[in-house]
Amino acid sequence: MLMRTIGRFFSSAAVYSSMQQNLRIKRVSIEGNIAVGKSTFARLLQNARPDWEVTSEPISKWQNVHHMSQQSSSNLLQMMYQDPKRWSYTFQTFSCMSRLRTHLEPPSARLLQSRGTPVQVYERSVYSDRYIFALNMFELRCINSTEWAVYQDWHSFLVEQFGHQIQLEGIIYLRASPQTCMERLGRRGRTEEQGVRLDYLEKLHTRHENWLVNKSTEVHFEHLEKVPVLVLDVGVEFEKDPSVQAKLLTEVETFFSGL
Ligand SMILES: Nc1ncnc2c1ncn2[C@@H]1O[C@H](COP(=O)(O)OP(=O)(O)OP(=O)(O)O)[C@@H](O)[C@H]1O
Ligand SMILES: Nc1nc(=O)c2ncn([C@H]3C[C@H](O)[C@@H](CO)O3)c2[nH]1
Repeated sequence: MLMRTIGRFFSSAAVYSSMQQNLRIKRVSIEGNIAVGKSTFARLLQNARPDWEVTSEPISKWQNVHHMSQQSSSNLLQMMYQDPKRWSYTFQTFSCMSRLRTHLEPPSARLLQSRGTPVQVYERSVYSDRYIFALNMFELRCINSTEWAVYQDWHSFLVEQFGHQIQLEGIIYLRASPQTCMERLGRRGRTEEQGVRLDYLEKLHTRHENWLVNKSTEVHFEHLEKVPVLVLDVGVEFEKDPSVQAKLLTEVETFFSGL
């Protein structure tokens, strides 16, 4: 009896302490246009702060959707680019679910032992899934009104159900001109993106500006309206320039310390 009571106390103390740690964690997403340099910046951040947890966008899952009970898979990213009217809704359900899974993963032990405030960084979020990509596909008529209503219904439900577990404390918006993104996209040469045109990147750029800078995009979650946004100009080359890297990292550290 005594052992059971002690056991119960310790297990609830462990849960409590883990909850406390979770409450201390700052969750931040890196947002920005296609090929602006999010992964590159995320790597830079992870190298500078190995104690933080930086999670990449789950693109390989989208390129390899496993068919249950068959030894095959589909490249949904390619299907979406090749036939957006047919596949955009399917793509957005899958991308959003995979982002949700990423946001819900428990923090690693390394993160919980972080010096200072533990920071969890995600490349994009369930919010850009909706307010950048899905909305854009709806406006391009690649998602129809019924699909859009269905997407918004389950998206709002999930965000409300998971509450603080998927709330962000900050957003880092990497900004460069659509022309710069187009050049970087071309240089990277990802097969699926070969048909991406400048006007698509221009539309996505405007969506980012409206959501994160002008605040003219209607969002449906109170916490999201108040999230602080750090805008970083990454039009400059930073991959091989340590002084630009140091300046960007200082801006990020200052931003995080104020969250
Ligand atoms: N500041 C920079 N200056 C010059 N080239 C850059 C810069 N940042 C990234 N690049 C290059 O641009 C290309 C795209 O970068 P990256 O893959 O990091 O973009 P991304 O934003 O993560 O793309 P996606 O939207 O597809 O996830 C890469 O070839 C990378 O080496
Ligand atoms: N339609 C659509 N919806 C999304 O939520 C989304 N997220 C990312 N992408 C595309 C951009 C890059 O090509 C590639 C990697 O970022 O995947 C998306 N495309």
